[in-house]
Amino acid sequence: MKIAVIQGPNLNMLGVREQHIYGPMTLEQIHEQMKASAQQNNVELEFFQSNLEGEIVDRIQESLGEVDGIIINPAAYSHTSIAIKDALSAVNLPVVEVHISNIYKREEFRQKSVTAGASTGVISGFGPFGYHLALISLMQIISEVKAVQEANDASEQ
Ligand SMILES: COc1ccc(C[C@@H]2C(=O)[C@@H](O)[C@H](O)C[C@]2(O)C(=O)O)cc1
Repeated sequence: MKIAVIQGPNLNMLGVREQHIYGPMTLEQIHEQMKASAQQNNVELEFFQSNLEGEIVDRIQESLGEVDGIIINPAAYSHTSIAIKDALSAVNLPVVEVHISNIYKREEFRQKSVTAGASTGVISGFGPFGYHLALISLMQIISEVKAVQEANDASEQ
């Protein structure tokens, strides 16, 4: 099983800026924790972070046929990017959207995620642990998808 982990703008500043809101963990530390969990479950992770909307769209498109699912924190683009939403819909993969903060407790402009409409599920407000929750939930979803595909293949033989 292979999962793409896609991180949006400013997440490269985690643990450096606004620690009072998002905590002291850096993105690299979060990814290291995810790697350890993934390794225990024979899952391969591919990490990507960009501050540019088009690069995120490109990475999502490249995921087609390359990974089994996507964990994405579109960051500020969650609230604005039809392009990222459309790219997620186009690849039609299992997607878990993560937000470190609880976007529903924050400013009104953060309480609507347009990209959530193309995601299987959303995890918000659990801090960096949300990425662990995303990993275990996406592993489960992908396993279920594969089981259905195998059953369908068997019934067609
Ligand atoms: C260190 O800079 C930041 C800035 C914002 C966040 C939070 C994420 C965003 O980029 C926000 O625009 C969005 O509203 C919430 C966010 O996606 C999150 O809670 O993970 C994380 C690290």
